[in-house]
Amino acid sequence: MSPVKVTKICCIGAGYVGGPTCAVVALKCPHITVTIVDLNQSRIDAWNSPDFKLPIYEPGLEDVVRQTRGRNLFFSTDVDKGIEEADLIFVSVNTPTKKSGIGAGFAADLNYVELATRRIADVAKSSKIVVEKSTVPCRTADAMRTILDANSKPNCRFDILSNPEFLAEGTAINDLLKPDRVLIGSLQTPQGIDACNSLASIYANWVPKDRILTVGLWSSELSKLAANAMLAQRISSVNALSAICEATGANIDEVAHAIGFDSRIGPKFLKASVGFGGSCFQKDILNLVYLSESCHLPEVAAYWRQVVEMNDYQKRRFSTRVVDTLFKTITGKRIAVLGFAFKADTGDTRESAAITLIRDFQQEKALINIYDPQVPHEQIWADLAEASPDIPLAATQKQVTICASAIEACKNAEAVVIATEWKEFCDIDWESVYAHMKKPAFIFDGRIIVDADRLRKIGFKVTVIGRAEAL
Ligand SMILES: NC(=O)C1=CN([C@@H]2O[C@H](COP(=O)(O)OP(=O)(O)OC[C@H]3O[C@@H](n4cnc5c(N)ncnc54)[C@H](O)[C@@H]3O)[C@@H](O)[C@H]2O)C=CC1
Ligand SMILES: O=C(O)[C@H]1O[C@H](OP(=O)(O)OP(=O)(O)OC[C@H]2O[C@@H](n3ccc(=O)[nH]c3=O)[C@H](O)[C@@H]2O)[C@H](O)[C@@H](O)[C@@H]1O
Repeated sequence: MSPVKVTKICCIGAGYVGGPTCAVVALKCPHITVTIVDLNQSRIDAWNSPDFKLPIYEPGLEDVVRQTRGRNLFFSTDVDKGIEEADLIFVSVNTPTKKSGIGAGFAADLNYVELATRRIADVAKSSKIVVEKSTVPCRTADAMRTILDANSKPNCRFDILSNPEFLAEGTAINDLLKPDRVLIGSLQTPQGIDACNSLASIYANWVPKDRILTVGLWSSELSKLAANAMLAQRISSVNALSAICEATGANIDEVAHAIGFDSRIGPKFLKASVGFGGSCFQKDILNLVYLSESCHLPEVAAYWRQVVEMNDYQKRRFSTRVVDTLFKTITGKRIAVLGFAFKADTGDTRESAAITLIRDFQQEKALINIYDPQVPHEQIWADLAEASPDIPLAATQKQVTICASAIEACKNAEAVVIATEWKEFCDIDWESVYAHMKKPAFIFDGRIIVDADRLRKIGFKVTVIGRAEAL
């Protein structure tokens, strides 16, 4: 046996991970044919759209797809053909938190992974390397192997690898082109190591060898959950400190700067905010909590659960501060919410803090104007409906207006809430905003991006996360 030379890759799942990841593989490996398949026809149509109106917004992605699509990168709904032809298959399907049944609210819903695995088992007529790209609980590869082995045909062997993805949305292309590391987990058998080498040799086309880490399968799976938990823990820690700053007069940016200078702590990921969002931090920590409980480690579970609870507290604290500052009532008051995506440079709204804030403002009977440069209006309505299932959409649409610009959103508002750190919010013509707002005009900066002193000179009353009210 020696490592298989991969010439055809199939990726199951054309989402935020499968799409960008395999587009970059195609870019860097012109000798490999990459086919990304998905059951969602409209998503595949968007990936194939003649004017490159791709289903996800990600800086630099369109350029990569323009260079590769039709050359060695293909998008298709023909999942079976993709599987049949490939030597190596990435499973990059969604693994959301389970909504019902055992582990509801914590455990990962592995139904999509299982369905994709069963499809591979049913369709494959030759040996395949099957790569877990989705974020999954520790030992999922074992379940995949059992399903594949139980259903494989003669002369058909499956090697399972774990290759979690560490890209962040908004910087995905850069993260993929220059990853801090690529992690590959395999069984430590000769076959497992051969499969690992096959995948490593694909990445070696553009990633320095010393950044390709090879470990055991279970370590690889757990490392992904651990990385997200540690990143989220930093944000919850800095957000917890932001509450102390507000109470004491310290400034969270100064504190973060000071502690980040310690090379053991480092400066990144210390930005206090209205709370972390995104499809993965909360889901993966809850997954870790569930894993800890399943291993009869309640203290460990409670430790990680606190990271999510602190995040919920931060969001709640922020909306309470808005209500308190606006003289303890926002009923009938117009509030402009700038930003709806969970972070800048993405159109993704999954678990966005903005959704929680707006739900809180709706419950306080405020009128809300929303502006986001990337999120489609239908997505905003869908998210608001999901967040407040008891409020009919027609009632929400009376209370909420989606605006075409930040300036329009702020018109006649009593308060502006900055929920996402879009760069364009730093460059707003605040004098003009002030002229068209009700007075006193309030700004609540949930991302610490505005120059509070300058805005106060214009006349605004400014409240910033992690800073006491100005006297
Ligand atoms: N979004 C992110 O930034 C990151 C996500 N991850 C992980 O990657 C995985 C995928 O995440 P996203 O790409 O964000 O999800 P997504 O929801 O954007 O994409 C998943 C796609 O898989 C498709 N799919 C599901 N079952 C299928 C099947 N049996 N056959 C064909 N297609 C199928 C869905 O239609 C969907 O388009 C998750 O496990 C997530 O935790 C990891 C790192 C970063
Ligand atoms: O598994 C995943 O899905 C990915 O999750 C995160 O990536 P992502 O959620 O796309 O974006 P981040 O930049 O990590 O931001 C997450 C949230 O934390 C917030 N954040 C981030 C950094 C910070 O200092 N402060 C802060 O509030 C962001 O605004 C955002 O709401 C991780 O950074 C990726 O490594 C990981 O692959």
